[in-house]
Amino acid sequence: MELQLALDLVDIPQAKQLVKEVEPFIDIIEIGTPVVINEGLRAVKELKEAFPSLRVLADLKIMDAAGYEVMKASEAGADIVTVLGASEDMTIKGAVEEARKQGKQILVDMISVKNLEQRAIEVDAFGVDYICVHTGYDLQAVGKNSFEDLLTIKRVVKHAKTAIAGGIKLSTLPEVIKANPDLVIVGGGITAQDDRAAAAAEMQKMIKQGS
Ligand SMILES: O=C([C@H](O)CO)[C@H](O)[C@H](O)COP(=O)(O)O
Repeated sequence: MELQLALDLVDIPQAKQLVKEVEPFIDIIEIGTPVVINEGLRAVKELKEAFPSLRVLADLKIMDAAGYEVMKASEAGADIVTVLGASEDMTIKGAVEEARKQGKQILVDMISVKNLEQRAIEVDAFGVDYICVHTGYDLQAVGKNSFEDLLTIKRVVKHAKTAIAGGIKLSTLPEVIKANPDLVIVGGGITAQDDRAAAAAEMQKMIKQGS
C-alpha cells in the first residue's frame, strides 16, 4: 500500500515547501486539479525536477482528447495521469494507448460514476493501471465518503490497482487500511495539519503496519 500526497490549494513554491516537509513519508506527489488550473503543467515539471525520486501524478481529470493531454502531461514529467471513469470508453482507451507509448500510467478517477460496479469492471478491461474511488470536495461537504465504494471495487477489479481519495484523515485511515487498497490519496488530512511531517509520518507508519 502506498501513500500519495494531494496538493490542491497551493502555488508552486508552497507545493515544494510542503513536499520537502513530508518527502520521506510519501510515495507519490499529486499535482491537484486546482494547481494545474492555476499554474499549468509547469507545476508538474518543477515538482518532478525538485523531487526526482518521487513519482508525480498529474490530476488532469481528463474527459476528452486524452491522447493529447496524456502526451503533454508526460512531456512535463508526470509518471501517472488521471482520466475520468465517466468519460467515453474511447477516451480511456486513448489515454492508456498514449501512456503505454510514453512509458507512463493511467489512474481512472471514478468520481460521479453512478453504476460503479459495472463501470469498474469495464474500465478494468481497458488495461488501466489504477481505479480510484473518490468523494470530491462537494460531496465531502455533505458528509459523504468512499469507504463502501472501495469495498465494491476491491470485489470486482481483477487487474488494475485500487485507490481511494477524498477527505481521508488520521482518524479514518484505519477503516481504509482494513480494505487494503493499493494506494491511499490524502490531501487536507496532511496539508491542513499544524505538523504536516508528523501527520504524514504517522500515516506511513499505520500503512506499513497495516492498521
Ligand atoms: O482530487 C481532489 C479534489 O477533487 C480536488 O481536485 C483531491 O486531490 C482529493 O480529494 C484529495 O484531497 P482531500 O480530499 O483533501 O484528501
